[in-house]
Amino acid sequence: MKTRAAVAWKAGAPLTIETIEIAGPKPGEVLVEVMATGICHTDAYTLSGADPEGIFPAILGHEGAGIVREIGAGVTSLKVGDHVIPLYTPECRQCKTCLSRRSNLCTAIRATQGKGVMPDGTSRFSCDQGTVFHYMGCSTFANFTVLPEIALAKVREDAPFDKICYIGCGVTTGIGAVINTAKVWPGANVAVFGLGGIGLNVIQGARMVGADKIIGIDLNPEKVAMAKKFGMTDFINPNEVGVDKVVQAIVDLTGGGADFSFDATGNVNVMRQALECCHRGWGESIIIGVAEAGREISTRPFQLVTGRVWKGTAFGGARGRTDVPKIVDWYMEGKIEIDSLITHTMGLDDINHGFDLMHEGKSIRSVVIY
Ligand SMILES: NC(=O)c1ccc[n+]([C@@H]2O[C@H](COP(=O)([O-])OP(=O)(O)OC[C@H]3O[C@@H](n4cnc5c(N)ncnc54)[C@H](O)[C@@H]3O)[C@@H](O)[C@H]2O)c1
Ligand SMILES: [Zn+2]
Ligand SMILES: [Zn+2]
Repeated sequence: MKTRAAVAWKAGAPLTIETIEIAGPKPGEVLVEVMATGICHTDAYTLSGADPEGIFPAILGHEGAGIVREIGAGVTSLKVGDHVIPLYTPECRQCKTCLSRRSNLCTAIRATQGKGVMPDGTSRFSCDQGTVFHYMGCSTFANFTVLPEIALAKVREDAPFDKICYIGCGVTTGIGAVINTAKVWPGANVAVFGLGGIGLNVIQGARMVGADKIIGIDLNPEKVAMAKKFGMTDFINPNEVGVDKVVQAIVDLTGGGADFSFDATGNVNVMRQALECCHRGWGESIIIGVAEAGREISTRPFQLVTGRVWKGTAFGGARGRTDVPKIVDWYMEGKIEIDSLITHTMGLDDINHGFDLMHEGKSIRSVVIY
């Protein structure tokens, strides 16, 4: 069959809207009609050419929500009509990592996903010019896409696609970093570096678990109002206090250092501040931001010798098929907020505008509605 899609032909070029061929699902696969998709920084990163693992031509997009339209042979956990959120971190429940229960980094389809193809080594997308590759195993910038069964979370049917698509990446990444990776405790003091789409979700996660002080750090004072609404109690602008005084400011505010800190900027110098503002003896710093290729983090080993802990998190440590439906429930029960984070919506034809808004810092999230 055919589908409309925004195709990334090469690095650095805008997406173009095309009608391309999509093959039906093979065994273990599912055809999904994508109803809505968010535009995330990771899409922009790959499109820019800075991602060493970027493959072109490809259909980007990894933050979607949709409906199952066809299932391949052997698919048992989903049926036609089910509402689903695609998972760039699948959950097979059988690989060493899934069985360990120690990490969400399922390895079942990692090798082929990284090459832009389905587990059998081929792509379901093609056009006159040849093969078009999948992206992060999701390719939600196509109206129809194919995913392995293990890369789909089944969610309740009364949840609106144009909001819950954001749970496919940003919401789960931020809230999951707090709950799954850091395990922030009630009464903890938390520092959040970067008040964008990820940082705001870290803040609402910290509020949800009952954190005491939630200190936001950002260069852009326009982020303050929204961050306060989500639970930020204190704000530090490095341009005002001085970049080299940020750590001390956090230590002063918290009476010794943050119990937990999060980097949601992707800047390796900020990551260092985030570690060093942690409380001696136990403070944990969680890296969420994705640094540019080739960048390295550094600190004095003494920082770790004296008990600070450096960690990272992918997809908020969430096991997608298990955790994503719960986060959708939290949204529907009003425990977390999504609506005000979706600052712009558009049709597929205007998807490049969504990228522009992100680069200009004007949007928190843009969502394409099919
Ligand atoms: N680990 C994961 O699973 C995962 C998933 C999605 C996104 N990410 C990454 O998370 C990061 C944040 O994403 P986002 O969508 O929130 O981005 P964003 O651009 O919306 O927000 C970044 C914020 O950081 C602020 N900032 C930039 N440099 C700063 C500095 N030096 N000091 C203080 N603040 C600074 C900006 O003003 C902005 O408000 C990105 O690197 C993204 O690639 C990681
Ligand atoms: Zn993302
Ligand atoms: Zn697995």
